[in-house]
Amino acid sequence: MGSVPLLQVRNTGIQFGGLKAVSNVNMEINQGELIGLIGPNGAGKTTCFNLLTGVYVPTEGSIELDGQKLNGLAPYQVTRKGISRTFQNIRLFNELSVLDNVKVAYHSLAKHSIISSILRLPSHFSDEKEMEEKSIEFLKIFNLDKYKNEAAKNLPYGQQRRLEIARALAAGPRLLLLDEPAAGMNPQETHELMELIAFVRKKFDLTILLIEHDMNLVMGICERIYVLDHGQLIAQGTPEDIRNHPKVIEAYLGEEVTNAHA
Ligand SMILES: Nc1ncnc2c1ncn2[C@@H]1O[C@H](COP(=O)(O)OP(=O)(O)OP(=O)(O)O)[C@@H](O)[C@H]1O
Repeated sequence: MGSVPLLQVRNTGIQFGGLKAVSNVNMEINQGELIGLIGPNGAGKTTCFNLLTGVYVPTEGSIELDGQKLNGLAPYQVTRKGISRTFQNIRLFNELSVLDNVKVAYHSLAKHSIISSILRLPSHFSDEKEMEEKSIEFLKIFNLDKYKNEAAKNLPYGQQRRLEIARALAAGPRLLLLDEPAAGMNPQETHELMELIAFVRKKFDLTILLIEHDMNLVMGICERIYVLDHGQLIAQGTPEDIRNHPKVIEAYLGEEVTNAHA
């Protein structure tokens, strides 16, 4: 673990017109941690991800990755700095093959120029071949390699979610943001996904921040949890701290959190 946290968020937020969607958020996430971000509907969780990934520019505070400021960078620049994400509503290229959906991640990072790509120079071909081999490796991890030529839209829902994670990983992030990765999955799929997340975290030495509504899941795998309500952080701590935190129980009206088991 380095002396600087991998992700340092200081007093960050964003205002839309008169609405402070997220305000005064502070987070410190160290290399290798698996952290949960929870909160009731509309609390500001996805907005936080949009701030971290350059989709929104913060109107207050700062965001640093490994000591480098990210404020004002475009999403593709943030990806190059080492943050990639998945979306609450799956965003795949439906008509493209499963393989091409992963290869797209490399194209955004590729060193070869557009000219060499258009002219199909040898450097383009060697990069292309390498991309294909690496993409297939990622598909294998997610057990999707057998569908590599299938259009993404033809995959069952749970596998589309896994493909999105494979694509996010192909960009080589240091910090992976997962927005409700288990949404719409059945318990068996959810269980398998959690094992996969634990596996890829170790294999790629990843730091992970995940938004999830399934409390059993969050409490079961996250080391620490941040809780948002009405755009503000109301609590942070271990799953045990969070489960018993009065403000969290109040925010959820006591239901989900007190019923959760680690
Ligand atoms: N571009 C925008 N313009 C105006 N308001 C926005 C914008 N983006 C988000 N908001 C508002 O910010 C608040 C937080 O929304 P956000 O989607 O981040 O919540 P969430 O915690 O992810 O909710 P859910 O769990 O339902 O996905 C909401 O009130 C939302 O309407």
